[in-house]
Amino acid sequence: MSKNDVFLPKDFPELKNDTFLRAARGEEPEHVPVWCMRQAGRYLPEFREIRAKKGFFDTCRSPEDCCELTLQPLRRFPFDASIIFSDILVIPQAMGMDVQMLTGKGPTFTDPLKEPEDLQRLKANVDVNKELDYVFKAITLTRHKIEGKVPLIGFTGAPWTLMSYMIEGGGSTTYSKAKRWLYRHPESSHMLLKMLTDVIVEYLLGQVAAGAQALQVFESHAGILGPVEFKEFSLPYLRDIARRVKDRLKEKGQDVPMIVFAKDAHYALEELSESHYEVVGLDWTIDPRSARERTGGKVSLQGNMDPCALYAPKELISDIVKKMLEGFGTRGYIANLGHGLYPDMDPENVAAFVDAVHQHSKLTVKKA
Ligand SMILES: Cc1c2[nH]c(c1CCC(=O)O)Cc1[nH]c(c(CCC(=O)O)c1C)Cc1[nH]c(c(CCC(=O)O)c1C)Cc1[nH]c(c(C)c1CCC(=O)O)C2
Repeated sequence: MSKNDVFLPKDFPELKNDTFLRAARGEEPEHVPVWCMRQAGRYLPEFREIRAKKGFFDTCRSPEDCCELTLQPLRRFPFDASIIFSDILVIPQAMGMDVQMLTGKGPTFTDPLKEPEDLQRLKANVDVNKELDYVFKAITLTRHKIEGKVPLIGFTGAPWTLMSYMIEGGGSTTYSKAKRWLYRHPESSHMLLKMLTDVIVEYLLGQVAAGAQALQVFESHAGILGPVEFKEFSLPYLRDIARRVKDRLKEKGQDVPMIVFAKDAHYALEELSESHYEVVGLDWTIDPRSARERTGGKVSLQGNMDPCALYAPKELISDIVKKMLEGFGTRGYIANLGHGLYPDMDPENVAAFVDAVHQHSKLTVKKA
């Protein structure tokens, strides 16, 4: 392959391990597939080494760095899927907002949205192919370099989660500035959520065109909404995204599984299982058996070990995984954590988690 061909989304190596894709479609592969949210992250010394060289968003804008960071965890662990290294906040940036990643503080917006008039500051028509071209390049390059080992997942933040960052200006415990908009400016809130949805749909389609083989939508801030607000300000947009992406892919004869991860939205599990996603991702506050009952075989499930269980000794991790697998069963199930890995986690315990999923599930599938 010549130097420039690595950015052409064609002639990708053949996929060797499709356990993740089969489980996403409701099948029972020979073992339960497993990956971890934030599997590329600061818990790996080789990640910290690359990240020390430039700022966080400069790293996101380098396809070569994103590719390397995506591949790093696959060299250490037999994960069954990879997720492209990037960030959800590249969308507000593409819409014209300035966001920095400050050490010790996390994402910080220079000039957050304060009042509805501020919506005029956002770009009306975002040229996604131009503004987010660097993400598409990273995906294409990674699809080539991953050599068909495992599928590559693309992702986006969901409209409400992005809106909450754009108004709050960064992380918060209450997100009261963003929630104030929902109660005080419902029309402008819907206008912003709609603008975000339009960009997200194009962004996800661009990721598939670039080579993404599955898509995850992160509604990380679902838990700060209650059931009523979730139904008004989150769910309709999550549905719209899945519907529009699927319709447009269908026109081209394509179909990629989509995962919705609405953190702490246990109150909406039934609705989420009927929102056109093949997979519903779960945080650790939901019991596996009750999740199966409430979603009634309509979707595959992904999750949901408490990330902090990785602080346990390896034997205990294995017991916890065994119980989790008994709860979810081995059909239509993708093992993961209930949220991302933390920087102080021991890579050896991540290995123990992955091994436990493979070992326990191989025995169950064989028996059945
Ligand atoms: C809310 C959110 C963000 N980003 C993301 C979410 C949704 C998932 C979730 O709920 O955690 C999504 C995300 N961010 C990152 C990925 C890469 C893929 C992967 O999961 O390996 C993904 C999928 C890289 C990253 N994004 C970030 C890191 C760590 C910071 C670094 O590398 O310097 C990584 C690996 C930074 C980030 N970016 C964001 C936060 C809150 C932080 C943490 C800030 C901090 O801890 O200081 C916004």
